[in-house]
Amino acid sequence: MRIGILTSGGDCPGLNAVIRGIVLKGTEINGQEFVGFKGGWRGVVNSDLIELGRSNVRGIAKEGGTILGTSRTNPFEGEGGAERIQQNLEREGIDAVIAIGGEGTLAAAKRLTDAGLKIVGVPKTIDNDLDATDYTFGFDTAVQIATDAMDRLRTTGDSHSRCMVAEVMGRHVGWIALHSGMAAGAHAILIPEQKTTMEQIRSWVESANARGRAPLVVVAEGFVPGETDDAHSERGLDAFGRPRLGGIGERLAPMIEEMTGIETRATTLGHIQRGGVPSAYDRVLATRLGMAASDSVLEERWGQMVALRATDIVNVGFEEALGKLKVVPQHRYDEAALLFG
Ligand SMILES: Nc1ncnc2c1ncn2[C@@H]1O[C@H](COP(=O)(O)OP(=O)(O)O)[C@@H](O)[C@H]1O
Ligand SMILES: O=P(O)(O)OC[C@H]1O[C@](O)(COP(=O)(O)O)[C@@H](O)[C@@H]1O
Ligand SMILES: [Mg+2]
Repeated sequence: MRIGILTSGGDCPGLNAVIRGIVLKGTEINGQEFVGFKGGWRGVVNSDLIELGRSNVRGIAKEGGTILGTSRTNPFEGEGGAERIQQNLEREGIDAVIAIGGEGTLAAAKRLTDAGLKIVGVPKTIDNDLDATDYTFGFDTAVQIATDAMDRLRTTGDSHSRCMVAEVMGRHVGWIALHSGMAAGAHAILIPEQKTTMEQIRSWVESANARGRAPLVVVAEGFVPGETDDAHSERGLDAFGRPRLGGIGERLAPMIEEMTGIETRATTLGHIQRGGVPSAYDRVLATRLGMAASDSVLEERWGQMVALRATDIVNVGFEEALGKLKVVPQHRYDEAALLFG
């Protein structure tokens, strides 16, 4: 069986480990052959392919990014659509597709599967916002990078007796903020799931400052300040028409400075959180998911994605996988909030 692999959506440390896991299990055990689509769905629509044999995946588990490239291409736009994609696959002799992506990629995969294409999914995102899997690879690495950055912000904050605001990614969920903030001992963690007033933020910052600490405020890019209705967006729309997030930290810093009188600086960590080598945890998770995806194709589990439940790799339908966002539950926030201020 000849299988096409694609990586789509934002890149994420561990994508290469998934590709390697699929190819090694597939070629060595399951009798499969592979090609890679270049640049996500764009490569599927344009039949832009590279051969993927054992030698192409040698040593890549530790490499960041994706050897296939990625994009936020919509496979139903332009020259795309289920019929055209099916014709491309037949012409190239490709029997099935493994789509590695987040909720957007998998939503597209579901529409294509509903139209009769043979696709299995592998969940990916640093945001950890997919409900049907306990963790996504990339999240652990992103949290570690953010935590390292916050440790550094704390030493310079201490030297200058400043309040430091660190903005992290996560779209409309606060997982990266919650975990990195807890690991770094933040005095306030602001996440989209929790309305928080400026008055509350002021009180946490002043209380830390009164104890002689340089306050560290961690804010998720999707945070909605208590007085407003939407996440802060000043960067236009992405390829799918969604507001690009980012910039809330820079907006909050002068407000905190004005309210408290404490000199305040903001740092936006941005794409640094997605770059570089994956952590050992992410390499292991990604490799296991990749190997399981090869098995899913063998078992003809079309319309399903592999997922982590506790320590096991399981299969879940796209429908269930796309049902809802995995948000930070109240008890996880409450537990972290005990340490604020
Ligand atoms: N409901 C959908 N139907 C079809 N295509 C979609 C859908 N949602 C997203 N996509 C396409 O998939 C691409 C990848 O999705 P995106 O959300 O950007 O990344 P991720 O897969 O990491 O969540 C988007 O740019 C968009 O073109
Ligand atoms: O790379 P871009 O297009 O600037 O997108 C930034 C977004 O991508 C992410 O890093 C990852 O999101 P996805 O997993 O949905 O691709 C978000 O945290 C962030 O909001
Ligand atoms: Mg997404």
